[in-house]
Amino acid sequence: MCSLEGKVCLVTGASRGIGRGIALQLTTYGATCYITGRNIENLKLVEKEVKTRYVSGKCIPVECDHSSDESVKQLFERISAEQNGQLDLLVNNAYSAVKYLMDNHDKSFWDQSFDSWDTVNNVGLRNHYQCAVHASRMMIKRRKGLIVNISSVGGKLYFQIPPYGIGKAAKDRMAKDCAVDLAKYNVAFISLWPGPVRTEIIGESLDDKSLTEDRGRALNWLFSRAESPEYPGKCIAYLMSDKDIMKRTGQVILTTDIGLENDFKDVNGQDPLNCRSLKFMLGGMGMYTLSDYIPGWLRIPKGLYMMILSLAKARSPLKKKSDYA
Ligand SMILES: NC(=O)c1ccc[n+]([C@@H]2O[C@H](COP(=O)([O-])OP(=O)(O)OC[C@H]3O[C@@H](n4cnc5c(N)ncnc54)[C@H](O)[C@@H]3O)[C@@H](O)[C@H]2O)c1
Repeated sequence: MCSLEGKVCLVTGASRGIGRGIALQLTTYGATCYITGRNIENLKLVEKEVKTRYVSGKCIPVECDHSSDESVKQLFERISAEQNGQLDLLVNNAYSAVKYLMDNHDKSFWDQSFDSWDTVNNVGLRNHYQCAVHASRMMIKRRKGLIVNISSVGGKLYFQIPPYGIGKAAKDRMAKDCAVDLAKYNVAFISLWPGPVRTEIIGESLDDKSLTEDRGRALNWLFSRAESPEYPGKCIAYLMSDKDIMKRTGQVILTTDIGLENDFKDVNGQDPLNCRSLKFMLGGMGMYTLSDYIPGWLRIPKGLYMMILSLAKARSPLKKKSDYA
């Protein structure tokens, strides 16, 4: 069991989804957690939820639009002033494109507005770099800290639309390269890949009656053994408590691998399906029946998994075969 008592954390984009789940877990482990979003009322609901759980940590809601450089600068100035320069964890999570991706997944990139790049990668990538710069300036002074980018398998594999994968690959590479500069200051930078996570928006999409049969089946399969939004938060709490975290800096880490290493379950008592499992990979390729017969514990070693992803043909589990040449 880890404890985050006395730790100061910042989770961006925490009014719903994975960011909210991470904040709920970090405070459960005792952290003081700054949470951001554009709507202070929604953030206050998260703060209220934390209070009703009677945990030792607390949330501090801060209205911040992560597409505004000035708003982001003020956020870090406030944390620095209130916490005497202490920031132990930054989670780069704010993301403004989930709905856009759901609505435009079936269009080729040239048929979408050029703005799609900014919709996906302004808050979802540029802002991550900007927050990393601000956080690093605080962390290197104290010679400790952890920065986590919330990324996904989309960093290696075609998923949704090209700007999505480009953004995720860049977030993975950001962790790898920034980790080099940060290493001598004992500050770690990691790219975390949750598996499918059943957030509020995903829940609504699964209920969408206009989904084609193929896409509905693919989505329902993907999210049938999904993580809860709090599971990535548990993983980050364990990463924070890892005394050897600098050995992992710069790496891509799968949430379910941290669960396996530390032998913990999701908040609903279940084990989410590991993306390295044969079961997951077959299902992801649309081989649902075969996947049903394979036990979930049969997993491919991580190195081989990454190699397979790099070599895999550009096929998204959410697109139809006829979408390709
Ligand atoms: N949901 C999944 O299955 C899944 C799986 C793997 C990785 N991810 C990644 O996790 C991250 C979060 O995804 P999610 O599913 O929780 O998304 P979400 O849309 O549910 O939540 C995104 C959060 O960012 C906030 N936000 C958006 N624009 C903002 C802005 N301009 N300023 C401040 N806050 C802003 C939203 O208010 C919300 O709190 C994304 O990078 C996503 O790709 C998601």
